[in-house]
Formats: sequence, C-alpha cells, structure tokens
Amino acid sequence: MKGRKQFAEMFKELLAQASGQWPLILLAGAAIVGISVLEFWIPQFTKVVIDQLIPDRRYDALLEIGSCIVGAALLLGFFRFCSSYMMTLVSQRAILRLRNKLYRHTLSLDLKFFERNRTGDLMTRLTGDVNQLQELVSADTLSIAADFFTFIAVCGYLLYVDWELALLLMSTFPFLFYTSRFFSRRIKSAYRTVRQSSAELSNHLQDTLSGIRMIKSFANEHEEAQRFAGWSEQNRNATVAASRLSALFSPIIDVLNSIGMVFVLLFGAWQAMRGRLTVGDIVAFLAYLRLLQGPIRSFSRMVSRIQQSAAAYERIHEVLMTLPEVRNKDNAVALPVIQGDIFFDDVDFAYEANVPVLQNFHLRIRANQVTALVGSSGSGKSTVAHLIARLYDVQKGVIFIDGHPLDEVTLESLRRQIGIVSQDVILLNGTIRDNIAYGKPDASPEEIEAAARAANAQEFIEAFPDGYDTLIGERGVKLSGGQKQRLSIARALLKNPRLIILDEATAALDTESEQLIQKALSRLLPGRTCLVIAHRLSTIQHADRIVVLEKGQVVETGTHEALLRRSGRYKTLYDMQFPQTAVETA
Ligand SMILES: Nc1ncnc2c1ncn2[C@@H]1O[C@H](COP(=O)(O)OP(=O)(O)OP(=O)(O)O)[C@@H](O)[C@H]1O
Repeated sequence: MKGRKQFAEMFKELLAQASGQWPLILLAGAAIVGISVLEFWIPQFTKVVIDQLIPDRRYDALLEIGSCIVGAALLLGFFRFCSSYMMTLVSQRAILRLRNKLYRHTLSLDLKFFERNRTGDLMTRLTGDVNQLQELVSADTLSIAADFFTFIAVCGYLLYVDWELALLLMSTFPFLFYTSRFFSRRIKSAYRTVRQSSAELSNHLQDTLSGIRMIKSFANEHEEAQRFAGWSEQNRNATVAASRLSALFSPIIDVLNSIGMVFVLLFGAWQAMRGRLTVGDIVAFLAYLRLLQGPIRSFSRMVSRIQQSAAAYERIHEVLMTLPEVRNKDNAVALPVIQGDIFFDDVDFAYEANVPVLQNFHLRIRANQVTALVGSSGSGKSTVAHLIARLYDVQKGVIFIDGHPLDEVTLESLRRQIGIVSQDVILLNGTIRDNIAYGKPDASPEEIEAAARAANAQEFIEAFPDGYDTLIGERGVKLSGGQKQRLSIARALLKNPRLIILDEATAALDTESEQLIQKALSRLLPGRTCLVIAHRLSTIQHADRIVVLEKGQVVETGTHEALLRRSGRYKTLYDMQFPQTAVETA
C-alpha cells in the first residue's frame, strides 16, 4: 500500500468505523466553526480599542468591550470543551469497533497465518497500533477543517487591508509547504521503524514470559535480560530518531513564522510611517499572523500524527487484507449429524511448498470404530488429524466425511462434531468449570459434574477448596499433566462429539495417570468414531484397525494380531518397544 492510496484507505476505514455517529460529529464540527469565528473576531476588539476607543477617549465603552472579550473567551472555552469531549466519544467508539473487527478477523484466519506471524507482533497490532489511530479521530483533526477556513478568511482579510504586506507574509508559505513534505516522508518511515521495534519487544516478552519455566531451568535469566535490553535499546533508538525528526519540524516552522513576523513588523512600521496603516492595523496584523501560525502549527502536528497513524494502519491493514485460505465456500452447507466415515481420496498435502508431507494418500477411517495411526516421528500422523478438522486444506484430492467433501461443508458444523484430546492440553485462564464447559457454554452444573466424573476428574476437582470454581492460571499451571489431561477429556465428553481424535493423549503420563485416563477414555469412546494417534503401541492393541504410516504413505493396515503375524513395519516398531516379547516369540 503506497502514498495517497494508503491515506485514503485509512480515512475510509476510520469513516466507516465512525459511521452512525454523525450527529455527534456535526455537533463537534459546529463547535469548531464557533471557535474559528470567535478566534477571528477577538483581534478586532483589540483593533477597535487601539484605533477608536483610545483616540476618542471612550471611557464608557471600555467596560463594554472588556465584557465582550471575556464573554467571547468563555464561549471559546465552552466550544473547545464540547468539541474535544464529543470527538473523544466518537473516537473511542470508532476505535472499539475497529479493534473488535480486527480481533474477529484475526481469529478467523487460518493456522498458516499464525505460523507466519508471531504472537507478540499480533498483540501490538491489536493494542498499540489501534491506539495510535485513536489520535487521528480527534477534535484536532476536525479542527484542521475549521483551521483551513480560518486560514482562508484571515488571508482574505489581510489581502484586503494591505495586499503588499499580505503577499510578503505569504511568500513564506511555499517554504512551509515543502518543509512539511520533506519531513512528512521521513517521519513516516521513522515511525514505521518504531512500530516494528515495539512489536519485536512484545514478541520477546511474549516468548520469554510464557516460556519462563524453560528459561529458569536453563538459568538463562541473565541472557534473556540482555537480549531484552538489546531490543529495548533498538526501540529507544528508533523512538529517539523519530522524535528528533518530529521535534525538529516544529522549530523550523517557527523560524519560518518568525521571518513572517519580521516582515510584518518592518514593512508594517514603514507603511504606518507613510500613513498607509494604523497602529491598530499592525497590532491586528500581528494577532492574525499568530492566528495563521495556529493552523500551520496544527497542520505540522497533524502531518506527524497522520504519518504515525499511517505507519500503524499499514500494519492493521495487512491483517485485515489477509484472507484465510481455509474458509467456507459460498455454497457451503451445514454438515448433518455424522457417523464418522472418513475417506482420504488421493490426497497431496504440504505445509510448505515443495516439502510434501502426504502424497497420493488414501485412507479409510470407518464409522463407530477405533482406528489407530502409528508410525515413526514425522510420518504424518498429526497431519492426518489436522486435515480431518480442516485446519489446513489439501492441495490435491478430496477428503470425504460420510460422503460429503470436507470443503463443501461449513467449518463450524464440521468442527462442532469433532473432539480433539491431545498431549498438549491448552486450558484458558478461568475456573475449572469454564474450562470444562468451553465446548458447550450453556451446560448445566450437573452436566459438567457428570463429564468430570466420567473423566475421573471429580476427585481432584473436589479436593480443591473452591471445587469447580477453582481458578486455574495461565495454561493451567496449577494442575498436573494428568489432571489437565482429564479436564480435557471431560471437556470433550461434554461437547459430545461424533468423532474423537486422540493425539498422543497419554504419551507424557506415568502409569497411574495413564490408567486413570485410559478408564476415562473407555467411557468417552464407545458409540463414536475414534482416531487414536499413538507412539506407545501398548495403548492401541485393542483398536479395531491399526494403520501404519511411513513418510506420508499408508504402509500396513490390520488388527494388532494380524499385523504382528505379517512381520512388517508394525512388527518392527512393536519389537523395538517390547524387546522382551520379541525375544520370547523368537
Ligand atoms: N506447521 C507445520 N509447518 C511446516 N511443517 C510441518 C508443520 N507441522 C508438521 N510439519 C512437518 O510435517 C511432517 C509430518 O508431521 P506430523 O506432525 O504430521 O508427524 P507425526 O507423525 O505426527 O510426528 P510425531 O509423531 O513426531 O508427532 C514433518 O516432517 C513435520 O516437520
């Protein structure tokens, strides 16, 4: 996105977010017009005092004109308050909408997007970058329009009073214009660097705070603190560089304004000496000059603000313009309640171009059966699970579920019928109850407790003083691995999905926990279609069908006994895990 188009996009987005608030914007606009009119008239009072009241010794009118000036100042204050307060209301609402839209859009993006972008960076886009735009929807912005009119009116008035002096004054304007342009380009690129380095800082914070256990176990606090200091310093340098440019901008504008002032004083004095201007005219001219400086100053402030916002908007726009590759087709239909018959028909899939994971892949998973996927690490087992939940789309071939091509049904209706229990249990901050009910927020307390009981989690939950209302910290840090696993089974039980995918669900547990979980699973699986991804072959011996994968290909299928008899890849894997049995059978 470049130059003007980018600004146009940014204002279009802000206008869209501010729509529906026109009454407030118009009221704020009216207050700003009031401010301009008053600002234009106040110097006239000074002129009247100097040129008329003083020479005519009009003592009687002094109080009157004094009251007028005080009244005008009060009104000015009132208008300023109204415009700024109303525009704060407008900007807060617009920003709230924009942030919600960005968040909703971010959540709708597919996993590939989250793999490409770092969490800290996305967080900065949702917080800092959106806040930056807030400054643009402000009374200052609205007053730019009013300032423009003040500017034109004052210029017209000055030309009318003394066109020579006015032209002399205006000769400084082209310098102002080009100086602004020169700075605006550099300021924008400087602020882009600031926003990027802020994002790097949050990336580092996000990575290290969420990985604090690992850092402590390696005693790497010092190294991390140093890395953080490095990023902080980069951020400081970028901010200082950007602020230096912004700070330089205003004084340069001031110098140009002072040159204008000198023109007025010297040329005005000369004109007054020749009797062409009154002293009142010169004083009014100087006051108007200050009034012209107001718009020019706010214009220069605005230039830097627009540039900062444009840099922030560029980052927001990038996310908003990203479309999820995995999304509902226009004619997608809701998947009816499934049995869970899945068929991979000649599927090719790769996460990265030219690194195929599955090629010409065929696999049938029968409804109401337990199918186990085994194979060495990296053979594509989890990938098969990801593709069934349509977390990624295949590049070739079709995956059918009960005869429906996956990409022709809506994602929501598909995923609602799938329950995934994996080794890496993610629990959200909140109570145990909230976490169990995550897939069914309207579940009754009885349903939640029944699910916990079936998942063998009842006992440890009730041992906590707050029971189901116990708060679990970020990612459930207060729970053991086995407890988290049982909560995730309770969560899956409550969701009551037709298809269950167990991805290495018990791999990291000790024997006792594993037994508790196996019991919980034995309650979860019957009557459903189940895909078990397992490293430990002991857990899948009773599966109805075992599928052995190697390098993205199905190399064997059958029951445990049939596969052992065949003495193929499964037998090799089995013998590696149970060498004792291998010796006995030899
Ligand atoms: N998100 C990803 N982006 C890029 N490549 C990936 C991604 N996830 C997996 N892969 C690659 O795809 C291949 C298959 O991975 P997959 O996770 O399906 O294997 P797996 O059989 O489940 O392995 P494991 O038993 O170790 O979990 C691997 O080579 C892996 O490096």
